[in-house]
This record gives sequence, C-alpha cells and structure tokens, in this order.
Amino acid sequence: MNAHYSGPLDVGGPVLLIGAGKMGGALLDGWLSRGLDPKTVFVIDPALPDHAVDRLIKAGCRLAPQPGDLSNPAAIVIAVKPQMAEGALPPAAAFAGPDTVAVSIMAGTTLATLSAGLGGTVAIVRAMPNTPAAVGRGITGAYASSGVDEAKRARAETLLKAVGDVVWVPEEGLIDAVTGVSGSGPAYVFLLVETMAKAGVAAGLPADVAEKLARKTVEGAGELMRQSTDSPEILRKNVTSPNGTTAAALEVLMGQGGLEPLMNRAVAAAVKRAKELAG
Ligand SMILES: NC(=O)C1=CN([C@@H]2O[C@H](COP(=O)(O)OP(=O)(O)OC[C@H]3O[C@@H](n4cnc5c(N)ncnc54)[C@H](OP(=O)(O)O)[C@@H]3O)[C@@H](O)[C@H]2O)C=CC1
Ligand SMILES: O=C(O)[C@@H]1CCC=N1
Repeated sequence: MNAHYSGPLDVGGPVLLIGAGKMGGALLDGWLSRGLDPKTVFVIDPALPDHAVDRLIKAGCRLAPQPGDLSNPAAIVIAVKPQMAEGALPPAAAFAGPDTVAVSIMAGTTLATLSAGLGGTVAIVRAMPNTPAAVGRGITGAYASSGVDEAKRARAETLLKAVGDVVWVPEEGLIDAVTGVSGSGPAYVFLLVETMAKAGVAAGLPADVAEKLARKTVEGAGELMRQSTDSPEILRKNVTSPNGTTAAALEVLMGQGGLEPLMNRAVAAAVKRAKELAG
C-alpha cells in the first residue's frame, strides 16, 4: 500500500462520488479502507449492481442523495465516462458550494468544460489515476486550477493518495500526457504479458506455462524495480550478459522499428484521443 499516507482519512466534510464504476469504485474502496467515515460518503451511480448497492449501504454510505441531504461538500469526485459528463455535471453543480473541491478523473474533459458545467465558481482539480489504484498501488497525475487554494489542493491529494501516489503537473495540457503514459499504461503492461506468453507458445511452451512465466516475470520485475534504488536502465543492464541471450532480444526490441518508436506512437495516439474527447 501507499507508504506516504498515514492516519484515518479525513477531509473535514462530506465527499460525493459521482460514478462508482471501475475507477470511482477503486477510489471509494481506498477511502473506506483508509478509514474515511462512510456516513460522510455519498454516491450517485444509477447503474450500480444490486450487490454493490447492498455493500455500500451495509458499509454505511449514502446513495442517491437528494437536495437537502447534502450541500457544500468538502469534495465531489466525478468518475463517469467523459461521454457521460453532461449527465454528471448538473448534480455536481447542484451540490457544490464555496468550500467544495471538485475532482474530475474524466479523460480529456477540460477545465473549461468542467467549469462551465459546474457553474463557473467551483474549485476544480483534474486528475488521472490508473487501475492499480484498486490494490492501493496507483499513480495519479493531477492539475489544480487557479481557483484551488492550498487547503483544497491538500484535500484532493488526500483523497487521491488513498489509492497510491500523486504527482502534480504544472499545466492542464499535461494531463493528456499523463493519461497516455500512466492512465492507459497498465493496459500496455498487460499487453506485454499477453504477447510474451504468445511468443513463449510460439517458442514451444505449453500455453499455461508460457502465461505463468510471462506473468511472474512482469510481477517480479515490477517488484524488483519497486524495491531497488537502481534506474530501469541499470536493472535492464543487470539482466544483459555481453553477447548473451538478452542482448540478442534487445537488439530486436531496441533496433529500428523497435519498442521506443512503437511506444512513442502508442502514447501519442492516447494523447491525441484524450484531446479528441475534449470535444
Ligand atoms: N478505467 C481506467 O483505467 C481509468 C479511467 N479513468 C476515467 O475514469 C472515468 C470512469 O471510467 P471507468 O471507471 O473505467 O468507467 P465505468 O463505466 O466503469 O464507471 C462509470 C460509472 O458511472 C456511471 N454513470 C454514468 N453516468 C452517470 C451519471 N450521470 N451519474 C452517476 N453515475 C453515472 C456508469 O453507469 P453506466 O455504465 O450505466 O454508464 C458507471 O457505473 C472515465 O472518465 C475515465 O476516463 C481514469 C483513469 C483510468
Ligand atoms: O481508456 C480510457 O479512456 C481511460 C482513461 C485512462 C484509462 N482508461
């Protein structure tokens, strides 16, 4: 779990989550497991399956708040798909107040859109977490708009740090780059495991063995990197014997048309798509 967080989570007032799917749900689980008082947590998500509704009610969270149940919460976290923003911003605007920080994790959705939808006066943070948040090992890139004071920024950070680490970026546009690297990044790593396993099968291994080898290699390499003070480059060089097998493979991966130009293209495509989602 995230080493930077200590103590029961408290942001000094109620938190409203709009959209409790994969990412919103991971954030919510992180808050509750970090000790955020469930009675201060309000959730709007009409699509939640019954078992999730039962679980949240049992935990003490309050669902589908009506006007009068909540006003001027400490934070509103908007975690619906960017295409669903139009449905999520009006309730956010209705509940928000002068003490609220709104945290949007929607890819692409700009501050201009958020601010217009929230009525123009709400302090807004744009954040881009990733799915390892579900196990407390996420990384979130965040940008605070000029209306966000230190207290609101700290509050947003507290909520985001409940599921991993947080880095702040100095310009809004960089959130798209964060999206391309770490927001979407877990998918690249899972694809790497899939393709390594397929290559293992092509090299003659049974599929289950190839998958286990690929999966455990990525898990182990990730843990080694986490525990080591060495750079990824040094860790790579530690695997690579002169004239050995790794060198032969890296000649392909680092050669012309290898991984670097491919990754550049992939991240650029994600960044482009984030900008398209901005509308
Ligand atoms: N998944 C990821 O890896 C990451 C996602 N994000 C961002 O997080 C956001 C959510 O993504 P993800 O969690 O994957 O999506 P999900 O579809 O899993 O979750 C979104 C949830 O919000 C619900 N919803 C839709 N409209 C509303 C509304 N008006 N009010 C309340 N709830 C609503 C959806 O219901 P329904 O299914 O009926 O639409 C769904 O249950 C996106 O904007 C995405 O860009 C950011 C970082 C990583
Ligand atoms: O694919 C997406 O659009 C979202 C944003 C980052 C990860 N998933």
